[in-house]
Amino acid sequence: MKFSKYHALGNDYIVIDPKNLSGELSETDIRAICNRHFGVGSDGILCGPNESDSCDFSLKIFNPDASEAEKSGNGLRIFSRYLWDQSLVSYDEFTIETKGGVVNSIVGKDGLTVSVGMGKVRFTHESNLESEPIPEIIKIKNREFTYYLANVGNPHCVILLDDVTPSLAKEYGSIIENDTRFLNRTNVQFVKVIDKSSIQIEIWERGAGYTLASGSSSTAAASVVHALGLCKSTIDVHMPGGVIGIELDSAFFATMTGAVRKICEGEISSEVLNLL
Ligand SMILES: N[C@@H](CCC[C@H](N)C(=O)O)C(=O)O
Repeated sequence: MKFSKYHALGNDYIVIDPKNLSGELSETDIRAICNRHFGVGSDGILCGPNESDSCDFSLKIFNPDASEAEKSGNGLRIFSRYLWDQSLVSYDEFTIETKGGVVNSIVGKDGLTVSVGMGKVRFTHESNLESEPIPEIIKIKNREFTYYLANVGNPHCVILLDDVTPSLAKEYGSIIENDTRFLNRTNVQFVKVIDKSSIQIEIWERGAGYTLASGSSSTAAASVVHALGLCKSTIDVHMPGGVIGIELDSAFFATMTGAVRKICEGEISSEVLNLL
């Protein structure tokens, strides 16, 4: 099975073109391919391009636990770069259909930078409701966190703190992800406001765990801090893997811009698919 691997600030994805598959990817295949010891290793699989009635392309996004994600900001930027590498797009804007809505994408700077219009950010987990960000409390072990819901197509739980560390995300992320109040689980961001135009985040991704960067997480976190009046509408989001720029319009339509790099391409051995 042919694959290409890319990363966006250390958030790595394997792209598999369905034309190279004899059928659907099974859950076992997805887990095995993403496994960092027994497979190629990645934060997820992008299965596309698929045909779309409404857009130029459509894309399926899988987490390493084999769940399907509605959207992935970095995944969409990587997939856009893949389309550009395959000469399926040029420097003109194009559209991609996902389970979490339509995105507009534009590749720049020789494929090294990609911008994606992520759509409208909402402050609930129901993607069709309008709401201001509402503070809620969650108690875990010895700690109480105030969180805000956001939906970028996929669900997010944004927690503002004075200080954020990888160990905080690793200690509390999974418990919050799987709390029963989040019906479809949740991605989690621990956010520190640095100044009016920059924030720092640590991320726990639904179905993937601790990651070095996340585009939809950056979008959710930037939207919450802007809606609360803590930051302006143009925000640099600092993550362990690097910086993503988020721009929000007055209706909370978000545009995300950042780097994408190709790692390699190759063939996944059938032995990998039979291992796990
Ligand atoms: N890394 C992604 C988010 C991928 C999907 C997420 N794990 C989910 O299940 O919603 C990004 O860059 O947005």
